[in-house]
Amino acid sequence: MEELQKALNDGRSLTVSTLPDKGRCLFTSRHFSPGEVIISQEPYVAVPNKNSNDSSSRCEWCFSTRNLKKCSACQVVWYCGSTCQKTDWKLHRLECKVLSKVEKGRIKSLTPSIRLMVKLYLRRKLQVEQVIAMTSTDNYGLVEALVSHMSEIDENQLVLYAQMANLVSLILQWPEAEINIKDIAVNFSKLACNAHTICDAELRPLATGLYPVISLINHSCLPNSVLVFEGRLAVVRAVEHIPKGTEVLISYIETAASTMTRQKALKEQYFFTCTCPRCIKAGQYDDIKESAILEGYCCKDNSCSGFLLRDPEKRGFVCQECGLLREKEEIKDIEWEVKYLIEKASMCSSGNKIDASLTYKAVEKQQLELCHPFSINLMRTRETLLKEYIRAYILWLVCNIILVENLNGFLERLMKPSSH
Ligand SMILES: C[S@@+](CC[C@H](N)C(=O)[O-])C[C@H]1O[C@@H](n2cnc3c(N)ncnc32)[C@H](O)[C@@H]1O
Repeated sequence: MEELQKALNDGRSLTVSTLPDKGRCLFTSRHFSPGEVIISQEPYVAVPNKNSNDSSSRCEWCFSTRNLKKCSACQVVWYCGSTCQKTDWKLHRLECKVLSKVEKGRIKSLTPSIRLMVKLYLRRKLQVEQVIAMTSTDNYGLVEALVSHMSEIDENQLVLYAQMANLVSLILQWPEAEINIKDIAVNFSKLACNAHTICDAELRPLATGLYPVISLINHSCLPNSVLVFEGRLAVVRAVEHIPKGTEVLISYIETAASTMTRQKALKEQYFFTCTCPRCIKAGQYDDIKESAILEGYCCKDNSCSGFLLRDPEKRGFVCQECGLLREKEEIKDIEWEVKYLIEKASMCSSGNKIDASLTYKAVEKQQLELCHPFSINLMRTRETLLKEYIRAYILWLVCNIILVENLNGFLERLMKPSSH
């Protein structure tokens, strides 16, 4: 830790400290201007995501979906070209050997979490054997120091981690002296509260990575910094003027949510109760109003922009501006309709794009009747709709270009003087 302290202080003007209620944290040792990079780090390990909405494979190194070729030996990992393959070779050479031995029927169990854990142990091995260089900001000791919250995890989750740890051990086939199930299970628990989702510029999730130095940064719902990704590189930038001697804080969660929603998410995944300046206002008028706008309903009167609070007589919700009541049955009916339409739209998304757009438009219509005009759910629907429209427009544009090119070719042939 001393070496890390020195590296952060010399190179990055940061200090590692420990706070009684938060554990380890990063403090600035100079002023940072808005937009300035505070710290950046390459992942200790990273693995591309695979989820139901995004079934396409990704390059193991840069996470691109283009020009992919499967590793012919392991048949698991993809690369977009020889540059990425070569850069990843030291680690993949070892990974390839273990993945090649996985039975065909078991390949499906190689989820990103399992693969990330396998890579974590393989990279540790390569650093111990000095095949990959070890530095003060890139070593397994930093992974060992991460918080795990093992004592707070419920039994079902522990059983799941134990099963996953067994699978990792089975894949690696290392002697017990080198690896034990309990340590792997603890590492799964560490990944849950320390790993980061690597996103592209449009915040689409691409991969999961472990950045042990970035993981020193604590959370605030009113952060002074933001974590973004430039490819694999995690970059923390100041979002405001940060004076010397201030704790660097990022948000772990979506901040556009009510205090209750934020607190629930933080407790479930990170096991703490946030006491940031936004959270300590819980229960005060401003906080109640903000929550009712972000996640609540709109007034029955279209011309009124008031926010609604629960009626003390439990008949429904009352507008705080004009006093109109919206009965709970009416709200429930629209909520059911919205839920049904969202499920239908997400099913259409992978198939008929026009149906998906039309269904999202119907969701927006219902939400406009139900939600406050600044509601998060309404904004999300509009964002999805916008993406669908842009996709449809690009498709239309490409079709027209092809049409015009064909037409030009046809006209050229028509105008050419005949050789006879
Ligand atoms: C990614 S780690 C951050 C570094 C951590 N403090 C450490 O000692 O390694 C996330 C964990 O830090 C703690 N933490 C982060 N932000 C916090 C906050 N605002 N208040 C209390 N604990 C916090 C929680 O235990 C959380 O699970």
